[in-house]
Amino acid sequence: MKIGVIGAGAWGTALAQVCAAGGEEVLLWAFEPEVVEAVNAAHENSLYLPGVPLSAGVRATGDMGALEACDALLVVTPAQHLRAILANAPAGKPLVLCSKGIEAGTGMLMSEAAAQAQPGSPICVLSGPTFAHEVAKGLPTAITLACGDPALGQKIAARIARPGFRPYLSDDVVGAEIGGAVKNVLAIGCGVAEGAGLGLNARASLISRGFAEMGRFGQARGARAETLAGLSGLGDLVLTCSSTNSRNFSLGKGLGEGTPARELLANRRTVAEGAFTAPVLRDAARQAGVDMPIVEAVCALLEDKAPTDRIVEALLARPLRPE
Ligand SMILES: NC(=O)c1ccc[n+]([C@@H]2O[C@H](COP(=O)([O-])OP(=O)(O)OC[C@H]3O[C@@H](n4cnc5c(N)ncnc54)[C@H](O)[C@@H]3O)[C@@H](O)[C@H]2O)c1
Ligand SMILES: O=P(O)(O)OC[C@H](O)CO
Repeated sequence: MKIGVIGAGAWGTALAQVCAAGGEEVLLWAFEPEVVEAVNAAHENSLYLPGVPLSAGVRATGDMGALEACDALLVVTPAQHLRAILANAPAGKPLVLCSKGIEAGTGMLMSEAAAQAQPGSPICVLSGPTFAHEVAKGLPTAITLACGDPALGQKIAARIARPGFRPYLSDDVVGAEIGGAVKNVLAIGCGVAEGAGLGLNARASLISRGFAEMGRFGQARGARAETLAGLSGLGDLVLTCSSTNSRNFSLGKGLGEGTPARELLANRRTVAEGAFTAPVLRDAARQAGVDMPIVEAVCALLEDKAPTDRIVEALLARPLRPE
């Protein structure tokens, strides 16, 4: 199975490296011509994954038509660009969606946006606790591969599995997507707690009460509870909420230290998906009648509605309730 990867940020490049680890050829489509040039000339993506020598089998292209030669496509664009980029991809190929987010304007999950952009393509979702740099170095990683078609899921799992990269199969596509999208917003909240010096008790409370919010939203959208408790939900939530290696956590830390969101988000090259997903998630939750107070608080911080201490006070002053 020849793999193509659409999107040559840190994660797309790391996944291309995984898929080429056995000496196979992998075609990596990049948005920026300088990334195509760097990968092909120097075997390094110096813009998005510097310091990682890439296998000779990873070849970059800026030509979507070249992906026609691939049997399956990993889609690793920023979530808000997925629909537009996929619309230009070759039709009918199995798509493995690796982006984490909810689409602004439609409130759609990536699988729903992809199904509209490429109506004839079978869809899987690959999501879990996976910092790109660690995966690219071959450090042990487990991940959820969700697919409605078990035979296709098994074929793709067999193709991408490595000794240090272990996919677990699921048929809950929606559940795998919701975990990855919601955890980014909650990670911003945990970063705020870090930046504002609120302590580790606060972080643990945000993780577990945030997980309850993820569960309520997931239930409203048809996700299974055990998927949310797995790698793509709780696993990724714990990872992203614990380290400044996370772009979302780091963004929150900056907010907690008092830097306005517009300053933190201006001119950044890498993507902190939670900043885009937060308002879409809040609106979708309100519409579905799902209570998500931590997500609401993160939105208020991103929108600079009030200083951090006032937002934290309001979160803590909510009526007492059963767990
Ligand atoms: N980095 C990780 O560790 C990691 C792990 C798992 C999932 N993800 C997810 O993968 C997706 C891609 O993240 P990443 O970390 O690879 O990206 P990145 O932050 O490393 O790079 C930014 C990406 O955005 C692209 N881009 C910039 N402007 C664009 C435009 N106008 N149109 C289209 N593309 C544009 C760039 O080409 C590049 O691919 C995100 O949804 C992210 O949540 C990332
Ligand atoms: O750096 P972040 O916050 O986008 O997190 C990267 C991955 O999603 C972790 O699984």
